[in-house]
Order: sequence, then structure tokens, then C-alpha cells
Amino acid sequence: MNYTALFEQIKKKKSFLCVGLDSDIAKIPAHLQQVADPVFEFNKAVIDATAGVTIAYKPNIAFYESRGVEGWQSLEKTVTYIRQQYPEIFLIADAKRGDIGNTSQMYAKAFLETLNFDAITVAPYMGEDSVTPFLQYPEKWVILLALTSNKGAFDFQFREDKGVKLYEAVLRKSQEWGDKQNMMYVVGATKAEMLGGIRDIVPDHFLLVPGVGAQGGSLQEVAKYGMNSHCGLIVNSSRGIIFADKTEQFAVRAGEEARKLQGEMEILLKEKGIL
Ligand SMILES: O=C(O)c1cc(=O)[nH]c(=O)n1[C@@H]1O[C@H](COP(=O)(O)O)[C@@H](O)[C@H]1O
Repeated sequence: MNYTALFEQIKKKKSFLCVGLDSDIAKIPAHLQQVADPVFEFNKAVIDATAGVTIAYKPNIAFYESRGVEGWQSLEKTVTYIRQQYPEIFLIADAKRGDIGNTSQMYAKAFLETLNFDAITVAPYMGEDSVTPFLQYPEKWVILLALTSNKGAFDFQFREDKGVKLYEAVLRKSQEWGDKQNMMYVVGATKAEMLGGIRDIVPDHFLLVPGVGAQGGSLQEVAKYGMNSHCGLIVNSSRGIIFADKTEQFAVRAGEEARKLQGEMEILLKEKGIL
């Protein structure tokens, strides 16, 4: 999917919501634990309840690969289901990969070709040759970790060299490898106040912003500092939507939580003059 198609979908759905499919089998409602593939059935119900107000899904690969072959099967079925039922959706593999060149090539093939995701999250710290293999696929995207939402972000990402913080160096240097048509950046909603400075470095790129919901980030703050004239934001919530309720009502409640966020997003898009 290209930049224009992504923006068109945001305008059509009046939403820049990404639902994170961090589908921890231990948290899936009891009544689904008896079926053949509980994680797929859970995902399917969540997807059907949220797809109307969602532009992207982001399965976090850890929750699938931790279950071995069965987990990969749940993941593959989930991707196929979304592709068949909701072809307009942007699909992000949250895999946080990155390795020497020939290994990255295989990671890229695994997620962008074999599993046919639109995008993959990539860690930048092994540098150019670890990132560029992911950029060889037309209309596919690298989502590079810039400023993450967790406490540990302060361990390295704020280290300064000649007045430039490490995450700022990542934003600047990586623009030599890709552009706004094939590269996005992860910026945590918990650090929304940093978004203004980030926008000075990457005014046009899309940012994937996790951390609203369970991690406490504010959607309004994210939009205030991070939204650009093409929206430029994909805001993720995982647990706050998919585990809003642990009973048979889980999908209904997931739909409600997603619509609540979409309603707030619609207001923000209108305020910015995008709708
Ligand atoms: O790359 C990510 O998506 C990511 C980066 C980051 O800085 N912080 C972060 O929480 N994430 C992911 O976003 C999701 C957040 O989940 P919730 O906190 O449940 O909404 C998880 O899948 C995290 O792995």
C-alpha cells in the first residue's frame, strides 16, 4: 500500500487507529479455549468487531512465535482472513527485526513476501545494511524504532553526541536509506511532548504511535504535537481494545473501545482540517 492509499483510507474511515493483535492465549476468554484455534477465533471476532473503524492491524509476532508451529498457523490464518475480508487494511508485522544484510533479507522475505505483511517494525541499531534489505519491496514499509514508549527508552535513546540525541540521529541518518513512501518511525505516545521536535526532523513521514490505552499515553497530546497535513499518524492500542472484556462479550467491548477512539480521532482530524 502506498502513502496516498493510506491517507485515503484515513479520510474514508475518519480514523487513524491501529488495533494491536497482541493475542496472549492465556488471556483469551474461557469459552474460546475449547475450539481448535483459540487465537485465530479470538482475532477473527475482534477484527470483525473493529474493522469498520480501523485502518491497520498489528499482530505482535512474539505472541505467535512463542507458541511454535501452532502460533505461526494462527498468525498466517489471521493475515489471510484480513486480506480476504478487509483488503483495504494496512497490515503491520510487529517483529522488531534487523541483522546483518543476508539475514535481514530473509526476515524481509518472511514477513513482507511469505506472510505478505505491508510493513515490519525494525530495530535501527545495526545500521544501514541491516535496514535496507527491508526496503527492496515496492509499496512495503519499514517502521523503524526511533523513540520507544517504554521506561528503558531512557537507557540509550536520549544519549547525546555533539548535542544530538541518539533517537534524533536515527531519524536523520535513516532518511538517507528510505523516504516518506517506504519508511515510518515508531514514537511512543508516552513521550508525546517530544513529537514537536521529531516533526522538525521528519515533517512528512508517518509515525506509528503505540502507548495509548494500557500504557497511559494521551491521543490528544499525540495529535497536538504529531499530526501533519496528511495526518501522519497511525495510533496503536492493543490490550485496551482486545482485552477490554474477558467474557463472551469481548468482541462487543473491543468494538466499543475502538469506536470510542475513532470518535476522538474524527474530532482531531476535523480540527486539523483534514476532514
Ligand atoms: O513497535 C511497537 O509497536 C512498540 C514500540 C514501542 O515503543 N512501544 C510499544 O508498546 N510497542 C508495541 O505496541 C504494543 C502496545 O500494546 P498495548 O500497551 O497493549 O497497547 C505492543 O505490541 C508493543 O510491543
